[in-house]
Amino acid sequence: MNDTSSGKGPRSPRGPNRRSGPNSQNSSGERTRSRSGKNPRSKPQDNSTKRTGGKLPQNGWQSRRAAADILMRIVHEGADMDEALASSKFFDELEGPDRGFARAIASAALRAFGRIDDALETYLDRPLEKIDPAVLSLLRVGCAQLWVLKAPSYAAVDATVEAARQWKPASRGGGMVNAILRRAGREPEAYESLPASRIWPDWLSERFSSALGEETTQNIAMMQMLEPRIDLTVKSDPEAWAQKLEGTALPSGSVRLPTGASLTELEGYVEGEWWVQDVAATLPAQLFGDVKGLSIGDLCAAPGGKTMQLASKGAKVTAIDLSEQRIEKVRENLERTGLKAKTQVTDARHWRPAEPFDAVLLDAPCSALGTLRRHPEGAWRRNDKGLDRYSGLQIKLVQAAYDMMKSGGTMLYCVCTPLPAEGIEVVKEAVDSGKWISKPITPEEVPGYEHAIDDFGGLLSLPKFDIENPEDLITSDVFYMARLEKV
Ligand SMILES: C[S@@+](CC[C@H](N)C(=O)[O-])C[C@H]1O[C@@H](n2cnc3c(N)ncnc32)[C@H](O)[C@@H]1O
Repeated sequence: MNDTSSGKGPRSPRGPNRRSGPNSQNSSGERTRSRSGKNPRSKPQDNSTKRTGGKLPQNGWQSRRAAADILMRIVHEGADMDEALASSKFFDELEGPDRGFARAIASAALRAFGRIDDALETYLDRPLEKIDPAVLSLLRVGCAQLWVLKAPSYAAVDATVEAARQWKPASRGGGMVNAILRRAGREPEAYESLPASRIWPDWLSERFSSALGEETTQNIAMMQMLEPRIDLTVKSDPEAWAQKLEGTALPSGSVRLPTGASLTELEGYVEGEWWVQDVAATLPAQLFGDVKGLSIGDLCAAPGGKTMQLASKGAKVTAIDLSEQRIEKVRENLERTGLKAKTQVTDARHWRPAEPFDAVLLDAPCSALGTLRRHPEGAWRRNDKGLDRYSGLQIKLVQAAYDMMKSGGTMLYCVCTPLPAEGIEVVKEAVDSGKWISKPITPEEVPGYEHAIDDFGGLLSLPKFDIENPEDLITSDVFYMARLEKV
């Protein structure tokens, strides 16, 4: 479940929620972090160039203005992406690929937000908050094109400068946008020399690195900067569907779509032959093995991706969720796909089935830090303390799962966050209680994620970054999962 506990969008540049920061001073007046030169923690180049380089549409200034407007609504007005898209008249005026392009630019700017701002500051003689919001927004979308999407400099700069000239609130800043973006194109080191983790507020990168180590932190940040792909789970025959939809069949059976696909127009949507589900999110249900005829409680089920996976493999699923509104989504999804499952709106901590389940899938509510690449503004809306409230709830839900199932039954525990406090530590506590034993995940069960299995037999779905061809990376949301057996 997404946590957006602390309110509005990424603060405008130097808000209190931002960095303690690169440019801030400690009590003795020293800079707390150096911004110049190569940072020893920085990873080698990320591979975003290879994903999008040279393939961006050569659209005009209108899509840049729309991207800046969308970004401004998110950053300065606290809108989320959907609200910003719906309220931007400049976005509304765009058609076809221009709409996708404007959205992609705004999204890239948000995915690398803190790192772009830190690099931008090195070009400026005043703090970012002293710049007009519309001008600043254009600078951010200009830099996102150059540095994140690796757009050719001539296209990105000219069209963004033109957007400044055409957009009244930014028109006085045209000269500045021109000068800064030309410099950004010439001197990308200002961005590239910063560690990938500067995309986040300081407290968050510190939280990641103290829990996961520096290398894993940088890897997660690098993955956030890549444009998330759309994966489908198909009822059957992924190879055939990959061919039909001109996508790629991933080793674990998902179909990865080419970017820009319009989902509802694709073959098989109306017939309910597939649903959208990130590849990592498909692994927990697969780890039950053969589920035909088993009764399975899906404890935090909405919108129902895992329910549908289990139902399509012949399990008798009860989909349980606290939220009536969200369980309605499960029903809609079941209806479209023609799959069957019982639905139950209730608090899984207290509800118990009439007959114990053979197995339980617990996709517990969590800090959702593993899906930030899809909602990058969330990093700037959370706070450090807000993250600590989940493990207590997760432990209670594990206890509830125990009470709902037969001895010898399997529970799959998963969360979409890499934080050990919500993952492996919850699972270790369950095993230490003597009520569960671990059933380690084996490499054969998780093609593409063999490297991601930990010593305890759980799995953290991070890609392997040190492979020779980064195009082979299976990027995905970051899920932790473990399999336990009720004693
Ligand atoms: C991460 S989402 C689940 C995603 C889902 N399993 C899927 O694959 O589509 C977490 C869900 O947990 C539900 N939830 C939170 N607390 C709950 C509780 N105490 N009992 C039941 N559901 C709960 C939320 O309403 C939310 O829909």
